[in-house]
Amino acid sequence: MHTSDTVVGIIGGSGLYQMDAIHDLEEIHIATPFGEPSDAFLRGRMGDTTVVFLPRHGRGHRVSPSELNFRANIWGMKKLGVSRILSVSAVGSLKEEIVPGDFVIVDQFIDRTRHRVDTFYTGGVVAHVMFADPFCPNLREALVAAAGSTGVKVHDGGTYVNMEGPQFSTRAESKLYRSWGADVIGMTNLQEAKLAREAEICYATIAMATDYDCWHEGHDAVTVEQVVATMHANVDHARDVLMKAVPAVTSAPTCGCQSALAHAIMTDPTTIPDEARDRLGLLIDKYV
Ligand SMILES: CSC[C@H]1O[C@H](OP(=O)(O)O)[C@H](O)[C@@H]1O
Ligand SMILES: Nc1ncnc2[nH]cnc12
Repeated sequence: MHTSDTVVGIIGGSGLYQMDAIHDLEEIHIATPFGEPSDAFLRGRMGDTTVVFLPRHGRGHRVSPSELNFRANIWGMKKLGVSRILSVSAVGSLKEEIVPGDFVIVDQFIDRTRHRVDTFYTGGVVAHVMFADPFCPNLREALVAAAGSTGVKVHDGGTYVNMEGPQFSTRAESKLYRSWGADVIGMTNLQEAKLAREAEICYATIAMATDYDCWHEGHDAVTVEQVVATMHANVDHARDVLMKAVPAVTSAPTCGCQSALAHAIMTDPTTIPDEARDRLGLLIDKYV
């Protein structure tokens, strides 16, 4: 049996804390230079592909969006050899035609966060990666195809507003985001995507619409109860999409995500402090 060298990471969001389709599981605790990840990483096999699963908020949903240690989560994935990450997230819909239960394979972001650390490159190393297209085109294509074959309504592209939270939006904010043309709203994906790009890991998301946020006059304002109920009703579809997408993302990448740092580091290598080399070596050693 052919075994792929590509290790695929899966980050599960609200309602997706485990995946029974992953076999031969081992639980791996990783200490990172950036502190504690959300939980132990679960490494196993899906068919002939090695996958590493991490529940974004930890098992038991213990870590709030603003408290997520995105750097530790992405660094841990890199340490385990992950080169492509598929993420699953619950989102509110900002458009009539994105009905709760639909999947959106988002392709853009608007940043409305205020309390987040979103770069690895501080303390003596400066890097500016490209982020005009924040999601990996190869992974997006695989997710659109996989989602299409499950019978769920899938929207190819959409702008994800990343709000701070943990409170949901006010009606005025929700209407403002609609006037900007945004499609969905959530609290977690932007920093993950930025850090994955900085770590040269491909990243894409299955955003599952769970509610109409609070702008829709015909629907009650979003509640956790509503998000959880829609997620539970649809989480098996998300698992199906992942099972179909994982083998499809093991071929050689044609995107530029895995060389994103090649021309991004501004710092003269001779000035990089030893401490920064130790902290960032996993990410920058091949360039400096
Ligand atoms: C439970 S509603 C709000 C919560 O759900 C989303 O989480 P995730 O992206 O991890 O699925 C949203 O971003 C909030 O964190
Ligand atoms: N309406 C909403 N706002 C922010 N995050 C969400 N996650 C699911 N629904 C959401």
